[in-house]
Amino acid sequence: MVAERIDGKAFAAGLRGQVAQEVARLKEEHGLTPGLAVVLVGEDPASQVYVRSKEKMTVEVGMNSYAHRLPADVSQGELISLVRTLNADRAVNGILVQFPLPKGLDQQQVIETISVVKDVDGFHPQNAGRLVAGMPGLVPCTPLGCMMLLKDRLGDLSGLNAVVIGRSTIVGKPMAQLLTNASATVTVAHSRTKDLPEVVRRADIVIAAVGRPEMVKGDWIKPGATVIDVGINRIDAPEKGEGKTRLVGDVDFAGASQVAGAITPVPGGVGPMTIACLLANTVTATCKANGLPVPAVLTA
Ligand SMILES: NC(=O)C1=CN([C@@H]2O[C@H](COP(=O)(O)OP(=O)(O)OC[C@H]3O[C@@H](n4cnc5c(N)ncnc54)[C@H](OP(=O)(O)O)[C@@H]3O)[C@@H](O)[C@H]2O)C=CC1
Ligand SMILES: Nc1nc(=O)c2c([nH]1)NC[C@@H]1CN(c3ccc(C(=O)N[C@@H](CCC(=O)O)C(=O)O)cc3)C=[N+]21
Repeated sequence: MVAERIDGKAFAAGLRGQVAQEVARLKEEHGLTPGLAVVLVGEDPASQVYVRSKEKMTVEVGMNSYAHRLPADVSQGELISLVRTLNADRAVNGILVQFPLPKGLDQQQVIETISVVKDVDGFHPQNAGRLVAGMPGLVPCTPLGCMMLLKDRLGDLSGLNAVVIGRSTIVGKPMAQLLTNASATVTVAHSRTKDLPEVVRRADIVIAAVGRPEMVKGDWIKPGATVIDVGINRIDAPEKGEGKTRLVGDVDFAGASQVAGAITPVPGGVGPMTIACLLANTVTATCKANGLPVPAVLTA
């Protein structure tokens, strides 16, 4: 069997189109233009690329983008005070502080300072709690994007066996929660899991969010399973020339493609969905802030 390639890049472009329609509607009917503030601390090259890409797409869908670049040696106090200023700014509906922060800065305090209703990353403990409690809130972008891809392919997920590899607060745990809320039977695996290949073999849905290049092998995959590869790993690619690198996921794509029913590639899979969902969450936050219903196409 050769797996269907799930085209996250194309799906994300479609979602951005729907976001653009909602933005146009908010403008026409309510005179509102959603605004997203992105804060980048320091000069990590990968983060700079992501942040530029976010800003460009924010403007493309018709929203306002507010960029704040701070030096790596900014104090915790100055960073927190910028977040408070953005919390109070009526033009700002969503706030994203790019992670990881340079050493010495407290990420958790930043997360807890961001206003719950502007927390478009969905990292605030109150949004995490809302997800667990089944209450409406802002859902982390990467798991939200994975969920949209899964529902598009599989429809109803109830009763399916799902394995989430990874238990981070930003990907693994919220992913497992969304799958549980959709009535899948969910196993969360991590670095202490015994016999991971055997656990993965039971899964109709595999979500790999580990950060280890091509760790999940083809012979771990149940024939016909749907595989969502969240991993973004830059590895050396001497075949492309000296000093060159390439991106790979947490799944051995070539091997898994022989067995799976469908699989997301890296790049072009989950990554573009994360950014599209960030824009969707900014529209969601704008609707909520103004007492308007949240369009169903922006949720999972
Ligand atoms: N596509 C996108 O938009 C995004 C991609 N990413 C990528 O997703 C990946 C995961 O990110 P993130 O969740 O932040 O990573 P973390 O490092 O926070 O979490 C990694 C998880 O993987 C588990 N793990 C580590 N080694 C193993 C192993 N050998 N077997 C089983 N489990 C293991 C860890 O277990 P334990 O808890 O026991 O330590 C941990 O729970 C990274 O590649 C990251 O770059 C992240 C965010 C967005
Ligand atoms: N506060 C915060 N929120 C985040 O959501 C957040 C963050 N910090 N820090 C870093 C991670 C990572 N992340 C990605 C987003 C898009 C791609 C993406 O678009 N990837 C492209 C490839 C990009 C390339 O070529 O380098 C793809 O997979 O096709 C990847 C990774 C968001 N993150």
